[in-house]
Amino acid sequence: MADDNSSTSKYNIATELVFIDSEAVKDNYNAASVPIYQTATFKQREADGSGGEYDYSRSGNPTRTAVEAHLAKIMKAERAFVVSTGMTALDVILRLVKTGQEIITGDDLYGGTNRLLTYVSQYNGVKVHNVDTTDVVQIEQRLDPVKTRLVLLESPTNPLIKIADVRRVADRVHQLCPSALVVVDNTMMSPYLQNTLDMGVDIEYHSGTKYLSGHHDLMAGVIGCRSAQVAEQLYFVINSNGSGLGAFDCWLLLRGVKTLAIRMEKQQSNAILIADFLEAQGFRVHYPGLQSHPRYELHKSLASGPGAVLSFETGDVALSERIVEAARLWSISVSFGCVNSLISMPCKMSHSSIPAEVRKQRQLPEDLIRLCVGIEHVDDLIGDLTNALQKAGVQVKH
Ligand SMILES: Cc1ncc(COP(=O)(O)O)c(C=O)c1O
Ligand SMILES: N[C@@H](CCSC[C@H](N)C(=O)O)C(=O)O
Repeated sequence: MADDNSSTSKYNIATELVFIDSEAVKDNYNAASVPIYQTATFKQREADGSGGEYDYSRSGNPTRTAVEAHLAKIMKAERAFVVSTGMTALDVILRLVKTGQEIITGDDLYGGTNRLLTYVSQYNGVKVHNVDTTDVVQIEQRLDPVKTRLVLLESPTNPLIKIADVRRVADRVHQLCPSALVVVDNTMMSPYLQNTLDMGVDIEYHSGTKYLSGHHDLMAGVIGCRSAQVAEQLYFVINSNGSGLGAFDCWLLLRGVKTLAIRMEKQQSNAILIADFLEAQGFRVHYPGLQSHPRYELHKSLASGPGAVLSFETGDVALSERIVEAARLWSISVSFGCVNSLISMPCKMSHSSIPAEVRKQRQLPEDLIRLCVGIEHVDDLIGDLTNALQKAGVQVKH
């Protein structure tokens, strides 16, 4: 794809997150907080269809325009869109794939992503190849200059926190398969820690339900793209299927995005200490902030930090269950990116829609515990984990 991404950022990202460009929404009263345009339709002056910028909220809404313009700036995208959920974002992107075309993706993926890809392969005649995306050669082997339409990566992956060489994958795919689009689900890093459009990726998307909003009080999906042409195609789908985010959720998302930097910094600094604590207990910990992570250096070259999601193996499913259920501060919940800390067992929760035999074949450990670290005081988080481990029967090393 042509490199037509034009960066408009002038400040550090922490500043850009808070600074809302008032040019994006022409508000008559100069409101300091972008107004919520809670309206389905817009009155027109003329009957000939030549009217204003907005006619109907499915097609466009000023509150949505404001958050989309802000996110395009943050993601360094030619254009950004906000839709009803992260899965909707993927669904909109998948409309670019026609019957007979192919998708290459990972063998460690969020369960809902795997479910939607399975659906398109079963009902839409699209072939989906699941490979180890940490190995560029495996991707190259599946590339077909005629058939491959999308190469879809998570990095880090959910839940095994595997790292793909995003830059190299984008380079090789564009060299070998110029009509294919490289798509990255960047939910786990957020645009604060990782910018994949800058690495040559064509489309970056997020579950805005997670870090971008940060409080688990809304669901949203965010799509950013580098090319105006791809953006037009995506807009066509969003307008056609009515998946654009409602005004109130747009407002909540814009409100949440402003604090992304301080939330992520705190969540990440807590996560680093918690990963160290768990590793010191002898668990196998998956976290790119640990030097033991096989892609520690690569991740450092791609992102400005390791983030705040980690997973660890105990070696025993029943022990993992006891640990999870004994935690008090860590609530047993799916999702991540919220200011509160969460604990879960992916195989029984977020990834349970992946059939057991597929989980086994892809070596997803059934005993895996995933931690999504929040902004609480780290001593309390480690204290609560210590209690949970002890209650579950683990000898905690001090
Ligand atoms: C990595 C990742 N991508 C996408 C999604 C889908 O987002 P949503 O729940 O907002 O549809 C999730 C979780 O749900 C996720 O963990
Ligand atoms: N029941 C839901 C599970 C959502 S998991 C949410 C999140 N992505 C996570 O990884 O925790 C479903 O079936 O999708």
